[in-house]
Amino acid sequence: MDNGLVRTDGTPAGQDRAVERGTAAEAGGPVIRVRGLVTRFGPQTVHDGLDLDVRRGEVLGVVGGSGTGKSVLLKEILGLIRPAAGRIEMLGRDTVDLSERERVALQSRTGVLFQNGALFSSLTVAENVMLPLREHSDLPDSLIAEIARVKIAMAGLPPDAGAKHPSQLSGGMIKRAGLARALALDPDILFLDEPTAGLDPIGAAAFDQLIRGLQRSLGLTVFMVTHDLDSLVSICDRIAVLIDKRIRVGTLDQHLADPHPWIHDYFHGPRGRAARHAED
Ligand SMILES: Nc1ncnc2c1ncn2[C@@H]1O[C@H](COP(=O)(O)OP(=O)(O)OP(=O)(O)O)[C@@H](O)[C@H]1O
Repeated sequence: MDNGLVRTDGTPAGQDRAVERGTAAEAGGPVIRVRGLVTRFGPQTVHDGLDLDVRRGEVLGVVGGSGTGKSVLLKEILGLIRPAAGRIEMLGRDTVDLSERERVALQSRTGVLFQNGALFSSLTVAENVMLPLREHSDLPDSLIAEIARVKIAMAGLPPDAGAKHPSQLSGGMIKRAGLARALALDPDILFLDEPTAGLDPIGAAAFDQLIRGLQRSLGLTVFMVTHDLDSLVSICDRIAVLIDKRIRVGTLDQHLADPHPWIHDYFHGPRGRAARHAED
C-alpha cells in the first residue's frame, strides 16, 4: 500500500505505483469506468447503454430491484462475463478484451467477497486465505502463512479461526474469512456482493464498520452490491441505483430528492426512513 512518504520532487511516493502499474489515466481518473454497457441474455436486455464512474477511494453502494443486473455488472467489471456492447476499464485497463495473462494480473489487484463467502470447504480458513498468495506470488510458504495470519486478524477473526474449516464457522465468521481472502493480495479495489445478507442487525453493523475501517486505513476503493439500507446510509460515499437498465449515481441526499417512483419509494419507504433515523 501507499506508505504516505513524499518524494524529493514533492509528489507522494504512492504516485509511483500508479504510474508503474497503469496509465496516466489510472493515476487521476476513475478506477472503474463503464461506458455504453449493453448486456443481453437471449431476448432479455439487462443493461442498455449503462455508464458508471467509480472514484478512487470511495465506497460505492450499488442497489436496484431484484434482477436489475447488479451481480452481472460486478462480474462484467471483473471480466468474468462478456457484455454485448460497451467499454469497461478498471485501473486504466480495458477488461472486456484482456488476454488471460492480463486478466490474471488485474485480478491480483482486486479482492472479491461473493455472497456465500465462496470458500473451499475442504480447506481450512488459513489455507483458503493462502490460496491467492500461492497463485499470484512466489513467496516462501512460511511468509505466505504469516501474511494469511495477518489478514485473518485484519478481518476481525480470532487466531484459532485459521485452523478451522468453513463448516465449523458461523455465517458472520464465514464472511470475515472470505474478506480475509479478498484482502490477501493487498487489493486496490474490493468488490462485495451482498456482504451483510444473512447477518443479524448487530453482526451486519459490525461488518459495515469493519469494511469502513479497512477502507480508510488501506485506502481501498469499495464496490458493494447490497440490499441493506443501513449499510448504504452508514458507510457509502455514493449510491448507484440500477434503474430502467441504466445507473443513476449520487449521494443519499441527491437520491432523496429524485422523483423517480422506484427511487422515491426505496429511500422514502419505512425501511429507508428507519435506516436514516438510526444514523441521526
Ligand atoms: N448466466 C446467465 N444466463 C442467463 N440469464 C442470466 C445469467 N445471469 C444473470 N441472468 C439474468 O440477468 C438478470 C440480472 O441478474 P443479476 O443476478 O445480475 O440480478 P441482481 O440485480 O443481482 O438481482 P438480485 O438482487 O435478485 O440478486 C436476471 O434476470 C437473471 O436471470
